[in-house]
Amino acid sequence: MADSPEFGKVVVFGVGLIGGSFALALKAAGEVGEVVGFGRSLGTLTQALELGIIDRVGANPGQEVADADLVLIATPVGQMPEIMARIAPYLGSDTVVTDGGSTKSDVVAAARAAFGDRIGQFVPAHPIAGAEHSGAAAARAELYRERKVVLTPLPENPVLNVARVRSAWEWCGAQIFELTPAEHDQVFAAVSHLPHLLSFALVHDLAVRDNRELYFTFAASGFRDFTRIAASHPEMWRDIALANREALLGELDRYQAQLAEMRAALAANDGKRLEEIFDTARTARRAWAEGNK
Ligand SMILES: NC(=O)c1ccc[n+]([C@@H]2O[C@H](COP(=O)([O-])OP(=O)(O)OC[C@H]3O[C@@H](n4cnc5c(N)ncnc54)[C@H](O)[C@@H]3O)[C@@H](O)[C@H]2O)c1
Ligand SMILES: O=C(O)C(=O)C[C@]1(C(=O)O)C=C[C@@H](O)C=C1
Repeated sequence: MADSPEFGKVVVFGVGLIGGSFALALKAAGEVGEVVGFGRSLGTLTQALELGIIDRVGANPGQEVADADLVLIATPVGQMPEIMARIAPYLGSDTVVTDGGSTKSDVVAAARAAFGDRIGQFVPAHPIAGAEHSGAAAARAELYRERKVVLTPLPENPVLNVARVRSAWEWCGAQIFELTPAEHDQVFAAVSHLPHLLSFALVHDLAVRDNRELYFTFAASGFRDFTRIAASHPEMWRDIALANREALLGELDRYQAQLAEMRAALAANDGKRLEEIFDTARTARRAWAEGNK
């Protein structure tokens, strides 16, 4: 632990799973002097205060960001444009703003619109760690330990600002990677956003059947593994799906083509083709799991 914390004051908008875990991790590392939280409801913020996630509930966003070292926006991505617009006029000249949103092109566009010629103070980020649980009570200091964080730095970002955000996530125990916002959104459409859509779709289809109880009674571990993420926050996933609509539509089309091929093989009793597909998928899944324990 350093003698004095790297970040004197951190302001978090959205003290839920992602924002709360970030605050707890920086506190556990001894690298933050004070955490000030803003939220949508006083109840959540009071809970965050009681859990020791934040030290104070913020009253005036403009005032709080003026002397903050770091501002993290960790609300659903649909809420970010308004928060950015609200704080932009008051940012201190040394304040660095970052976010934890699951999509990046829309967040960067909102940041450009809000921060204008101070866009260099905004360093976009996405922690690749999470859960189907949400809210301050779900936050934990270890969430980011040995997990990846993707930064999508902007050409306007001074090296020092990127270094500060990188350092904050490193104190949380994460490994840092860099992509462009477009690369980021393409990749996460395929490996995160599409799987969530599929999981919601499967459970929704069962949930609206009249005899759903029969199905849910016998659903077991395969169902549990496939559908854990269908318990995730609906508002958050609505915002992600809409924000990354183009890439997600492309991935849905690919997936539908894959399903169509499998349907055709099934209809034709083509066990050989089905087994080939299962085998390729199994090999890839096992290799991935081996490298991602
Ligand atoms: N949950 C995950 O697995 C995960 C992983 C990586 C990134 N993310 C991203 O992190 C962000 C937060 O997700 P989360 O899982 O922490 O959600 P969460 O629901 O746990 O927390 C979000 C918090 O933001 C607050 N909030 C909503 N609107 C607000 C506003 N206008 N002003 C201030 N506070 C507001 C909510 O009250 C809530 O406390 C999202 O952008 C999400 O895409 C989530
Ligand atoms: O573990 C989960 O429940 C998650 O959904 C985490 C997960 C993902 O892996 O897709 C979800 C959204 C993110 O932006 C990053 C991580």
